[in-house]
Amino acid sequence: MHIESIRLVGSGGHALVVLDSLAALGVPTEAIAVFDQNDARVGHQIGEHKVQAFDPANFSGRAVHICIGDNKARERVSSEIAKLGCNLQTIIHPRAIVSARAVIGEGTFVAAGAIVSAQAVTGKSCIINHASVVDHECILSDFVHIAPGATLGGAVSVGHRSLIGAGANILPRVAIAPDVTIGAGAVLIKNVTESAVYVGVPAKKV
Ligand SMILES: CC(=O)SCCNC(=O)CCNC(=O)[C@H](O)C(C)(C)COP(=O)(O)OP(=O)(O)OC[C@H]1O[C@@H](n2cnc3c(N)ncnc32)[C@H](O)[C@@H]1OP(=O)(O)O
Repeated sequence: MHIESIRLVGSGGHALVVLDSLAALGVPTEAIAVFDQNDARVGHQIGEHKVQAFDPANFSGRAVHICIGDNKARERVSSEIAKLGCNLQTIIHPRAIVSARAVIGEGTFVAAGAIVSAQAVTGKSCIINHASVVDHECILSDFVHIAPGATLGGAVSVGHRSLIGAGANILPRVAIAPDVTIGAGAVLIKNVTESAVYVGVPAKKV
């Protein structure tokens, strides 16, 4: 993957991970600029970058990646960015394993050690975090986050903005509604149709 230059929006912990991936991809520091809409973060240092104030005038036609872990916030910023005519840049760490027969949506981030298997499809601006597994034929909607170490069996579907917590396991063919949170370490064995939080083994609504 070749990235000529890129603007990142968001400067929290997830941005550190994205910067690490850009370094691993060989993107030079000077080709990267980091912005934040939160005034309290402007002027702070993140890695080798000083965080700049988000100014829409600077964004038109640029490659942009939204580095915000929270799914709702990432969706909100993403729709603002889209109106500015930016390209949402997909970033795949060189040590992620992505099947040639998987489809990765625009603006999605795939972290080191993640596996996206054959005929899996991710939506727009998803996060497939460290060492997670999105197995064959999974379908992720837009703004989904698969947290570190979570495993989705074959043909799982995950609705808009849902979070699969760290180390959770989703059994094959299970369907997850939009705006669901699956707690860290949960094992989800059947479909969930209600937007709610589910925890435990087997996972139950809380
Ligand atoms: C790189 C990164 O860091 S990516 C970030 C990835 N993030 C995650 O994986 C976080 C996932 N989030 C969780 O697991 C959270 O604990 C949630 C969303 C399930 C619940 O969070 P909250 O709504 O704040 O709930 P809260 O902490 O008040 O707990 C509510 C109850 O659920 C229990 N509970 C919370 N999380 C879990 C869990 N993962 N498994 C089992 N029980 C849990 C609590 O013990 C508590 O039980 P109680 O009422 O009997 O005391």
